[in-house]
Amino acid sequence: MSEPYLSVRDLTVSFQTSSGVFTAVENISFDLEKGEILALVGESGSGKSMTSLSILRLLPEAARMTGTIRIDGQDISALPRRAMEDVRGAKIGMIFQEPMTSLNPVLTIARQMTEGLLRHKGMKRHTAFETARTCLEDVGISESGRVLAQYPHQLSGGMRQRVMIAAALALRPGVLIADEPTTALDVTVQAQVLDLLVDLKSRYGSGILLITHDIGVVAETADRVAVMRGGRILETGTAETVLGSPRHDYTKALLSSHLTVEKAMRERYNRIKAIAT
Ligand SMILES: Nc1ncnc2c1ncn2[C@@H]1O[C@H](COP(=O)(O)OP(=O)(O)OP(=O)(O)O)[C@@H](O)[C@H]1O
Repeated sequence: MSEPYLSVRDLTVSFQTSSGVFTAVENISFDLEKGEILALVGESGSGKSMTSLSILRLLPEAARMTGTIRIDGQDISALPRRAMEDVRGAKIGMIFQEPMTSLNPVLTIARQMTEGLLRHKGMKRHTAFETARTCLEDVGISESGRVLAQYPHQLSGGMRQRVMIAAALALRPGVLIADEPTTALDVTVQAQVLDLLVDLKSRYGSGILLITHDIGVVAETADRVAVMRGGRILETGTAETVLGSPRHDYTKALLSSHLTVEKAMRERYNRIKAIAT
């Protein structure tokens, strides 16, 4: 059997604090295949972001990481900084809660979207520009020409989020890490962005690691779920199994605190059924 696109084995992240060693992530393992959404769900402080930062090799200086992370057959756990810069962007894309943290305020959208294409894909400027335009259209931005000429602050929050997704996907990464991608958006835009992620997963074939505290978001999007608490993975399985018959009390509590999960699941399976028939 071929190896999964992303494989995380025995990942542990710890910090030396004044009161001793604090373990933020404890011995977790999971796989992500291309074309699937794996949701890491858990409350604040459960270790979700430290897990994604480990995969990106962007942990804070003070953190100590052990374990193995393999992407596309390559062990990246100890890659030198320069080599890792090539893996980031080309093989792992990332989108964050607040697009302004990853969009450069003084560059036009065209400049920031073409930069990665010029650097990682070796495209000519004109081809990179046309690719950026197509990607913007793929994320539902019809006035791509106008948006390419604009600066991030000239766009609405929802538009910025779409631009960030387009910029990440333009490089066709095997894995897209989406850390609370919709938390800062209002409910309507949130639903649109989630639908977009599900659609893009199929169209671009990237695997998506979705980091969220919101079990409703999981129900809307995930193929598989890993529930995190206190740095550990409590349970993992298909979305249907984990959300439909949770084994752990903590998962049950997460579910019961979210009244719309059942509705979201129902709507989602109705949509899948509608597509299948
Ligand atoms: N530099 C640091 N030094 C010590 N502890 C840290 C440091 N950075 C993070 N932590 C701790 O690591 C733990 C896991 O944090 P992490 O950000 O991964 O949680 P999270 O599940 O992503 O939560 P949130 O949704 O709030 O971001 C937390 O208890 C946090 O306080």
